[in-house]
Amino acid sequence: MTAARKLVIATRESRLALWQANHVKDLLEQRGHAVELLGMTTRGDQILDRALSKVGGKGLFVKELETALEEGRADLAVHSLKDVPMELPPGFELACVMEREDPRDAFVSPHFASVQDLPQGARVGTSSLRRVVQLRALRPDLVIEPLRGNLDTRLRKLDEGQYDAIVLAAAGLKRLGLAERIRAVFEPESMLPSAGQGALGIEIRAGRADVAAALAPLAHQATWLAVAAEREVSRAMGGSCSMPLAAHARFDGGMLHLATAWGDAEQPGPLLRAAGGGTIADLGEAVALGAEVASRLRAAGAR
Ligand SMILES: NCc1[nH]cc(CCC(=O)O)c1CC(=O)O
Repeated sequence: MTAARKLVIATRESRLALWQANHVKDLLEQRGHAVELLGMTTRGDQILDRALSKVGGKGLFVKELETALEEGRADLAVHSLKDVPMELPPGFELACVMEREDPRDAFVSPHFASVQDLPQGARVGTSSLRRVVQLRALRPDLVIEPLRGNLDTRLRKLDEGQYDAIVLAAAGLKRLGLAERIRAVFEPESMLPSAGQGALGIEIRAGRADVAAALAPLAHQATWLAVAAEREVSRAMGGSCSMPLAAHARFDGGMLHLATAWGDAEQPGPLLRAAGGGTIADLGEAVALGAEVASRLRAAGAR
C-alpha cells in the first residue's frame, strides 16, 4: 500500500513522547506510509513546580498538539492515554487505541527492594493523588512528597537523594529501556493503575477518514474495550487527574473484569472499592460496564 501523502505526527519532545511517536512512525512506515514528526513543547512540559491537578490538569499536555491538528500542521497526535482528558474537545476523536504495555505501577528506589522494605517515615515521591491515597493505605507512616517532571527528571531527583523511593508507571520505564530501575511492581490489588495507564491513543481531527484508515491496522481491540470501560469510570466520576481515582480492566477467560478504587485525599481513611465484569463485545458494552461500576463506587461513598 502506498500513501497518497505524508502523515505528520505532532509530538511532545520528552524522551517518552518521542519514543511513542517514533513507535507509531515505525508501524506506519512498515505499512508503506511516509511519516514525519513535528516536535513541540506543551504547557504541561513547562510547568514543573506545581502539581498538575493545580494548574489545569491533563489537557495541558494535549492542547498544543490539538492546535497543530486543527491548523493542519499535523495529521495525528500520539498520547499516553492516561494523559488524555475523558472528553476530547469538539472536532477531535480518538482514532485508535494500541496494545497496552505493562499497566502496573513500579516501585523505584536505590536502597530498598519494595514498599514493605522502606523504613518508618521514609520519603516517597509522587504527585499523583491516586498513588498518594493507595500508598497511605499500604503504609500510613510514609512521608509522601510532590514529584513532577518527565521520567528522566524524576529519576534524577531520586538519585540526588531527594526521596527514598518513587512510584512510576512501569510502561514508561520499559519503553525507555529503564526496566532495570524497577525494584518491584505493584500488583493491581495493592496499587490499582489509572484509567488508560500503559496504553497509547492516537488522536485525529474528526472526519479525517484518510488518517483513520491508515491507523485502523494499529488498533488493538481488547485494549480499546478495557480502556473504554476505565475511562468511562473517570468520566462518570467527574474525571480529572485531581481525583484520587483508579480504574483498571483486563480480559480473563472471555470476561472483562473492571476494578476501581477511590480514596479521600484530604482525610486519610479506607479506600473505597467497586468492581464488575461481563462478556464485553463492543465499545458500547464497555462504556456501560464502566458506568455501572462508577455508580457502585459512588454508592460506596466516592465523590
Ligand atoms: N502522568 C505521566 C505519565 N503519562 C504516561 C506515563 C507513562 C506510562 C503510561 O503510558 O501510562 C507517565 C509517567 C508515570 O505516570 O509514571
